[in-house]
Amino acid sequence: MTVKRLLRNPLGLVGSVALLLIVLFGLCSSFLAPHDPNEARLELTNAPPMTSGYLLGGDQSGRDVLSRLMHATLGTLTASSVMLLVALVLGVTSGLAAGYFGGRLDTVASWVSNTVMALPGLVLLIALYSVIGPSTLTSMAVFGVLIAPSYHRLVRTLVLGVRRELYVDAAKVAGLTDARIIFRHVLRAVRAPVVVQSSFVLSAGIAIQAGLEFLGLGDPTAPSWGGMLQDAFNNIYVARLNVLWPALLITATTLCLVLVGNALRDVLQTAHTQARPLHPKAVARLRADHRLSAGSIESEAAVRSIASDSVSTAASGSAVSDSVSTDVLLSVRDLVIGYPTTDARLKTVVHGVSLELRRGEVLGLVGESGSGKSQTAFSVLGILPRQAVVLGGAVTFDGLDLRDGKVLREVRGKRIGYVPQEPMSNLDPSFTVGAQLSHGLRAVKDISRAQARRELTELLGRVGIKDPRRTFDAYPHQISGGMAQRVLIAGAVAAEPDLIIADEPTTALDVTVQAEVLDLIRALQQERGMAVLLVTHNFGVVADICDRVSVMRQGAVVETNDTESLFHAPREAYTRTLLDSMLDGSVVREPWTRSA
Ligand SMILES: Nc1ncnc2c1ncn2[C@@H]1O[C@H](COP(=O)(O)OP(=O)(O)OP(=O)(O)O)[C@@H](O)[C@H]1O
Repeated sequence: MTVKRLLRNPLGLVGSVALLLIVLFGLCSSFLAPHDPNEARLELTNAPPMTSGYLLGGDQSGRDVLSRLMHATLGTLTASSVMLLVALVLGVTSGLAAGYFGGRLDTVASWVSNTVMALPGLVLLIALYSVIGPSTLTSMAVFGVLIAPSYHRLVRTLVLGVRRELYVDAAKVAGLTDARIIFRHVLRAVRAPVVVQSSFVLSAGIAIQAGLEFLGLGDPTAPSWGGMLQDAFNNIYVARLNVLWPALLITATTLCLVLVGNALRDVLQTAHTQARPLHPKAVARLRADHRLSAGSIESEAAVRSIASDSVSTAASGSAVSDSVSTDVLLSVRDLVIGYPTTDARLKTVVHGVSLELRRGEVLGLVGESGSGKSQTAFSVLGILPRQAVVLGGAVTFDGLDLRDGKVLREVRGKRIGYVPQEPMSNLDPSFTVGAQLSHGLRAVKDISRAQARRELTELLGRVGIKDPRRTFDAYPHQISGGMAQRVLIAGAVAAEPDLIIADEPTTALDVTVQAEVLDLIRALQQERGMAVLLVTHNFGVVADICDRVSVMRQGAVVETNDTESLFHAPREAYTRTLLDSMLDGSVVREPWTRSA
């Protein structure tokens, strides 16, 4: 797959094909080279190219240039591969171990790596010549040792990131040995950057090797690019062309490796992030294609046809009434969102979603994982990932068109607040809670620092924080997850917005704190008359605080109903199935028994 995508990249294709030809040129030397590379014939001395039987002529010692070039290519590639192998074995192994196990091992490995890195590589190789003698293979193996710290550092840093991933913890809990976790999970995460780095290291290795040979520090009995370059250089006034061939091969090989390295980086990066943001022209083309294939995306019929998949939708109440009532605060109509795939197509993940949220109302957006709840909420807030393409639809807030970036910036944070899912990762660890809240509030409200502090401390008390002053001056790591969520709720309501969008606000919290946070949202909503769009996959949360519910499935709304009717008499079979599966085993307060 990666190879396929590499070959689809024009630079990757050119680089790979040229590199393959160079490798074949070297590999075929033993049976395709027309002559013995060291056989000298007097009549061939400085013979020009195309001399009969000698395509590239002879050098100053009467040896066949083509045969020497072929053997030199094999020698160079072999020595560089040895260098790469040594660097990979030492650097990657030590980086994996240091990053994964940490502690004393990491300290020692880092110390050794830093010391090796501080050595002047080229000078050391020249000095070592007197000890190891004229062996290019040994010199390059030593160079491999010198370059290993670059792999060590890269891999260690990557492993430090991966080590904290939940799937690594899960593998540990599942009883996998450290060796299996490293080879199965950690190595997978680091291999792409290592492959990319290897192409650059190989390119540098070839240049260094040629440099050493040019200085006369290679094996004089074996043909080499650098050695051939030196010979030809000494003889440049007699046979100028002989400089060209090794120089061409050195340049072409290093250039191809850099091209392949760059292309690989693009390919692997794209694979990692699924797809990069599209060029505006490509977006326009995809929008046009989408319209053609889906008919008018404004039409209910089109929405239904996209979303159908055994679910009867709009007729059952998923669609918004056509008569837009005046107390509608937020209206999402026929929203279609897609993501570019790696083969430049578009995968739609939201298929014509329509919602209406009245002033002071709590609307739950519920559905299984991946049904498009967050994408819908993000499109209202204008925080969809960069790659996302909004293919159609309208989002209006109090009559204002939120597709207009200027309008969106004016209302976001001021009239629309946002409570995110992960409280801790949404607070910057380098600033105090108070600094972050004040910064947000003062960006939308023209008040002094002191006034902001007063208002926010009062608000922190209101959201149930016991010691608001201390919390105001605390750093995020000094407060608990539940407190952090309260802080974010305070931040969202501080500017007294008309609408709060809460994306799974209780998922990251433990059960008792969840109930408190839900009660807080409901209390604040009633106190301030705000509307709330609550994204959740939990019917318990819906039962607790929602007035109405929209159920989503596979990017489409399948049913919108008031909470009580949805629980007692869901219109759609899918809603019933979802209710059964989600209520099974979970404690849900019946909507009619919740505290107001
Ligand atoms: N950056 C992205 N690139 C490609 N596809 C994406 C991206 N972000 C989301 N999607 C896809 O969009 C679909 C809807 O995702 P969304 O996050 O809205 O689901 P959700 O209903 O909120 O699920 P969850 O409850 O698990 O968060 C999913 O299929 C997801 O794979």
